[in-house]
Amino acid sequence: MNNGDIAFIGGGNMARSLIGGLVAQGHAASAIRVAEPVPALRDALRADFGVAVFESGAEAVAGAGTWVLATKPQVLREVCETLATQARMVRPLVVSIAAGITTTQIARWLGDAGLPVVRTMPNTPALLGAGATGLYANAAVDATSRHFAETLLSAAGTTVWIDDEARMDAVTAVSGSGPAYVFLLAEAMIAAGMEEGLPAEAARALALQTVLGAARMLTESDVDAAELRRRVTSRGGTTQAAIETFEAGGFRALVASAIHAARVRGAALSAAND
Ligand SMILES: NC(=O)C1=CN([C@@H]2O[C@H](COP(=O)(O)OP(=O)(O)OC[C@H]3O[C@@H](n4cnc5c(N)ncnc54)[C@H](O)[C@@H]3O)[C@@H](O)[C@H]2O)C=CC1
Ligand SMILES: O=C(O)[C@@H]1CCC=N1
Repeated sequence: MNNGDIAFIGGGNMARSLIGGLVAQGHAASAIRVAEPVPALRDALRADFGVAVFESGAEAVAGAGTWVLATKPQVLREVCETLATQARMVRPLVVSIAAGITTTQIARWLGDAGLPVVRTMPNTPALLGAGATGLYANAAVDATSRHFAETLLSAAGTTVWIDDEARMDAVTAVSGSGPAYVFLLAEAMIAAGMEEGLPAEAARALALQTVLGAARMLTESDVDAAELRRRVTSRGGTTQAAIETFEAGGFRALVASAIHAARVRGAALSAAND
């Protein structure tokens, strides 16, 4: 990798997932610098991954050619404004993982509208190298930096470039938040299995392996989701009874409404924190 050290601003859940992916891929831990105000999180990052940890962003970015903004959107403006003097001197490649916040906002808050900013939206399976990340590069990002950002996020799993930044909120709604939808389904299947009389451990083991097996079938075969569903659904059988219940309850419309709400919330985060 080029661009020298990588500084993460914020060492919370998502940064941990990305750092875990980078280190697992063989990226030098000594070249990863993390700013995190919570001492216990700093200690855990140092102990688990061997990365350099700092209390403040100003210390972490010193000497780093790539800055990964990994705080909550609500504090990002303040974080950027604190680093603006260093940003104007260093002109780093800025990579943001914050939901909603635009590349224009980030460059403006860092005091240089011409800064190269790659807005990304990863997800937590990054911790296992099984993440999905959407990326958008502003016009100041050159081919080398674009490639570097892609390499950085590839350590977390698959990457998809998005040409129109307005669509990044839809990426957030589908894949950024998406693992939570699958976890919710798993929770509901386990609870329902127990209500139908299964012991808790059996309900859990059966539901979790079903999610894993179905995900592998979706990704490892050329058959699409609808056809895979049809192949489980015997005419007049048990699956048909369940699917008809889902459809009658408005399952598809509910999923569409939930994803729409997440997309709208992403855009609102941008406006509310400007
Ligand atoms: N959790 C997820 O599944 C995903 C989160 N994201 C985005 O990642 C970002 C972080 O989210 P999480 O990791 O879930 O939150 P988190 O709360 O676990 O991590 C944020 C970290 O930033 C630290 N922090 C606060 N102020 C700081 C400052 N001034 N300097 C340095 N660090 C500071 C906090 O102590 C905290 O540990 C958000 O912008 C979110 O939109 C993106 C994709 C998925
Ligand atoms: O819930 C959130 O706002 C963040 C962004 C995507 C996943 N978690």
